[in-house]
Amino acid sequence: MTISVTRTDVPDGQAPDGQAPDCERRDSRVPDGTVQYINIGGIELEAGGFLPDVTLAYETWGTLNADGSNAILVEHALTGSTHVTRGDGDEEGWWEQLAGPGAPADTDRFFVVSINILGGCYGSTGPASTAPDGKPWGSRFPLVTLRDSTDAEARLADRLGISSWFAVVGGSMGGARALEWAVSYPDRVRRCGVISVGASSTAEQIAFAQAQTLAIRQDPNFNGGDYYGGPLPEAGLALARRIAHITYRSAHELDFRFGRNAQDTEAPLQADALGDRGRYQVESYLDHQGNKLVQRFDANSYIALTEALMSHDVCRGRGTLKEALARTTADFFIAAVDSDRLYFPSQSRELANALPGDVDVHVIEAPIGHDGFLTEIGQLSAQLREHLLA
Ligand SMILES: CC(=O)SCCNC(=O)CCNC(=O)[C@H](O)C(C)(C)COP(=O)(O)OP(=O)(O)OC[C@H]1O[C@@H](n2cnc3c(N)ncnc32)[C@H](O)[C@@H]1OP(=O)(O)O
Ligand SMILES: N[C@@H](CCO)C(=O)O
Repeated sequence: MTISVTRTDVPDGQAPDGQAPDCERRDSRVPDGTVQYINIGGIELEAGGFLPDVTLAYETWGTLNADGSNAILVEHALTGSTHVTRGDGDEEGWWEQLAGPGAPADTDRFFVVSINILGGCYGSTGPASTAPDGKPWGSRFPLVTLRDSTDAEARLADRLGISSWFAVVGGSMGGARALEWAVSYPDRVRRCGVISVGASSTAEQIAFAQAQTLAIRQDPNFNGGDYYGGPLPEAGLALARRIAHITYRSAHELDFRFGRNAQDTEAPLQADALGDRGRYQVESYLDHQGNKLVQRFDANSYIALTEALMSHDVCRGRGTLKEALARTTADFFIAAVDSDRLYFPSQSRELANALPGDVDVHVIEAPIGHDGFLTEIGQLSAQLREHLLA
């Protein structure tokens, strides 16, 4: 799926394809896995400022029951979209085996919802969206925190008729959003799945994130964030993705997969007359990852969401971790990838230990690192089926 960076240019409160944006309940005629849009009004932001006429994009699968009690919210990670799984015959989603008939999030039983995060570029209001003056928000897009996102999502839930989620679940930034939901809205989350993320972003996670945002900001095409209609800061975004992707994979995997091998016939140790040299395989791999993201993601959104993730701290304004988590009433499922070097399993254990009750950390065994929460979906599905969605 290729996403244009101008895709979020949704006229305020209107769906780009003419669908009614403010339906009160899911229209049963809308096929599963179709992007829908809802205008939730303006939002006062945690860090100050006001975002008017916010649109949230979402997809649903299954049917909401009469009392609205069978809904599961699946929260996507940093560059994810609403497309968790395929709908009626369309393309694969990013957690394909998680939801569907007979899947852990069984759509014969549950109503599954996925919402594009505030600030994103998969249909929700973000930096590429049109501001009230008719121009893209660009550099004027305010800092949105994960709490702002969950507040916005709570309004969407109201509009869909969901007063309390059967479960909220996500990995990485999706897990941070799920946790924030359980802490901000304890009476609206009955079960909570927090995968591959801790209770707050650590100094190291913030440091990796800063390097990524600076890579974009220092691209000559960035223009302070007002690049729409001109050349895009693709080199900066691709560099940001390279930095991020290294943190998403383990040293062991990179070494095992690529070693010191040359890419195809390219010879890294030989320069030609122009001084160019060939690439190591791992360089080519990172070039590919960077260039691929550029085809589907907006650089300003990347900064907005990275900074939202930097803001992740369930303790902010709520005392100690134990005090903050004492507000929750949900049953928790916590999981971590054993080889994750970005969100260490120890951070998941710290979270589990601070939660009320006796909470285990489920281990996802994967040699590749953080991205294991996306690639080891079979393993994760079995754990979710048994421990969160039974
Ligand atoms: C389209 C959407 O809607 S995306 C939105 C939802 N997506 C998400 O939420 C998650 C984003 N996705 C990801 O982070 C990743 O795709 C993951 C983690 C799921 C992929 O993990 P893996 O399956 O392990 O893929 P891996 O890291 O091995 O990358 C494979 C790619 O590298 C390429 N590659 C491998 N070796 C090399 C090399 N030496 N040189 C160049 N490219 C290489 C492969 O050809 C493949 O390319 P493709 O993805 O274009 O087919
Ligand atoms: N690779 C994933 C994981 C980030 O945590 C993404 O791009 O969203």
